[in-house]
Amino acid sequence: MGMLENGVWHDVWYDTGANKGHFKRDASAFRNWVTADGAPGPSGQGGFKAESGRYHLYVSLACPWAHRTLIFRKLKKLEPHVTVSVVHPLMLENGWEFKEADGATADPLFGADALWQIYVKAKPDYSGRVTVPVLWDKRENTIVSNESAEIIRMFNSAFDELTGSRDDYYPADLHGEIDALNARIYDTVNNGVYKAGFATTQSAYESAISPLFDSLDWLEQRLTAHRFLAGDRLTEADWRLFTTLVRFDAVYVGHFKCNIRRIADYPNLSAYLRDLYQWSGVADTVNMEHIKHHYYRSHKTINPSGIVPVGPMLDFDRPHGRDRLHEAVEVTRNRRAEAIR
Ligand SMILES: N[C@@H](CCC(=O)N[C@@H](CS)C(=O)NCC(=O)O)C(=O)O
Repeated sequence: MGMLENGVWHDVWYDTGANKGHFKRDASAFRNWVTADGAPGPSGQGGFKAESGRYHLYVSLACPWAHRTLIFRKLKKLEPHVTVSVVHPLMLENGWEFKEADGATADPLFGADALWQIYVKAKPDYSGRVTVPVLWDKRENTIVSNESAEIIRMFNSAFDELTGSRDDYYPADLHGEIDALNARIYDTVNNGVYKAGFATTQSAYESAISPLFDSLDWLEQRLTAHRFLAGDRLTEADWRLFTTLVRFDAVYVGHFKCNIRRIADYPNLSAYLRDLYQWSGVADTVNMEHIKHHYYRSHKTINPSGIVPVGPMLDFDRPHGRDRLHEAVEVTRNRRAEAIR
């Protein structure tokens, strides 16, 4: 693991010493938007029009942030339009690397050995972390965005004319609710597991654990009456939570010490996780080998032996029974309608 300083790669771990043992995630640097007509998006420069074959996505199958973008590429029928390559699951002294081994791919665009070389192509004097996902523009030879939250928003709508997919995971009438869900879930769950796992003092670790489990308890409650987080519609907020939940029992419980409860101990959350996992096409985006090998073998400060645990035995294909909540909503609606008549 390392970072670039003025375009030069250095092998350094996170500097938690500067923050009393707390892990602080840096803001992503490339913040342009692909839009339907190439007009500028909410940040960055314009000129990135949605076109078939123009964009390339660099992902790790281990990474929960990159995983979001793969799910949206699948759900929004973007596979024929946006090409993808997969970095090797081990992230060691050269950071993310390209290798035709263990289910990873070579870099099809430049034959690069490591992802930092792609960052330097976009910005020769780049300083900062070299993260996945990266959305690359093959025409302008630059990085459009390395912020997963924004890449999924682009995928949600910018290419709709090309793909014909009108499924909307960020519908206008739910913006407020989705934004509020995302804010809490990002801070305490998606990033919360990292704050716990990368903490280097007891107090920094403990200060991440309580908000994380408070949020999981709150989510468990919320999923009693509704199939999805924002009610009976599946939204972006669900997919953002999913990529953390699917890694939780296999990695975050042990490796990141998030072990007060497992997702398996929450009846609603675990059934909800299976519901999302079984959603058409989604299981294809989940690679447990890459997930487990990446975390347990890349973070030598946390797991020096690099031994990958054999368990837990997970079965995300078991029936989830969550569709009955839809039926329950329908019954209530019909009853109300009858009462009014
Ligand atoms: N805010 C970014 C975070 C991406 C991120 O941190 N990715 C991790 C992998 S899970 C990474 O590439 N880390 C490398 C590093 O920090 O050096 C996003 O959501 O796109």
